[in-house]
Amino acid sequence: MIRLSVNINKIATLRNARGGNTPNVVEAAKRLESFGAQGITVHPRPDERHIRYTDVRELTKVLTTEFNIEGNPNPKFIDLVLETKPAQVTLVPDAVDVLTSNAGWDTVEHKEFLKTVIAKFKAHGIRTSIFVDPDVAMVQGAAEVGTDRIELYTEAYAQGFTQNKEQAVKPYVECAEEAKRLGLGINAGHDLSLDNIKYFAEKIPFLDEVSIGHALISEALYDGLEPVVKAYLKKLS
Ligand SMILES: CC(=O)[C@@H](O)[C@H](O)COP(=O)(O)O
Ligand SMILES: NCC(=O)COP(=O)(O)O
Repeated sequence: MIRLSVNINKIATLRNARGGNTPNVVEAAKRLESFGAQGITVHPRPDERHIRYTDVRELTKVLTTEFNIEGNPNPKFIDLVLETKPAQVTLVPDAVDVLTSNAGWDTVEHKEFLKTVIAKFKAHGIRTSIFVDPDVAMVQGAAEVGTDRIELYTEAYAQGFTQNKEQAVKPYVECAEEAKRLGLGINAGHDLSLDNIKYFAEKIPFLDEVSIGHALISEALYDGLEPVVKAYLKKLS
C-alpha cells in the first residue's frame, strides 16, 4: 500500500492572507486524518510564509498519523525537528528565496554534510528521507550517506506526463529500482495530482509514500465549491 501524506502548506498560505486563524491548520490536519490521510506533511520555510514554526509545535501535540517535516537542514530547522521529533524528516536543499522546491540534493557533493545531519536525526529515532532528482547516481549517493529513504522529486514527471507519460516516468522507475536494490525506502512528491498519480503508482507499486499538497488542496477547492455555495443559498432563501 502506498501511503498518502497531505501537505498542508497551502492551508497555511490561505490563513496567512488574512492575518487571523481561518482556516485553522490544526483543525484542517485533524479533519484530513479523519478522512483517511495517512500522514501530514509540512515544509516550514525560513520566511515562514506558510507553515510557521509555531504551527509545527502545535501540530506535534495533536497528530495521530505520521508527521513528516520537510526543509533545508539549517541550524534553526534542525533544532525544530529535534524538539518536535516527527516520525520522518525530509531534507530538501532549498535556497532561501525559492518560490517552491526546485531541485534535489547533490548527494555526492554534499556527502559529508548529509552524513552528519542524517546521523543526528537517526540518533533521535527520526526516520530520514532525502529529496533527490530522478538520477541514479544521486540515489546511490543517498544510500551512501545512510538515509532511510529517498523522496523522488516528481515535478519533471508531472510536467512530462501530458506529453509522453511512458517517457516521463522512465527515469523514476529506474531510480526506484535502484533504491529498492540498495535497501532504501521510496517516497515521492511535488506536483503529483489526481491526473498523474495513478499511472505513477502503477509503474512504481513498491513506493512507500507520496506527499501531495498544491494539487490536492486545489482539487479540494473545486470539489468543495458546489456544496458550500448551495449551503449559502439555503441560508439566504
Ligand atoms: C519538497 C517538496 O516538493 C514540497 O515540500 C514542496 O516544495 C512544497 O513546498 P511549498 O508548499 O513551499 O511549495
Ligand atoms: N514533498 C512534496 C510535498 O510535500 C507536496 O508537494 P506539492 O504537492 O505541494 O507540489
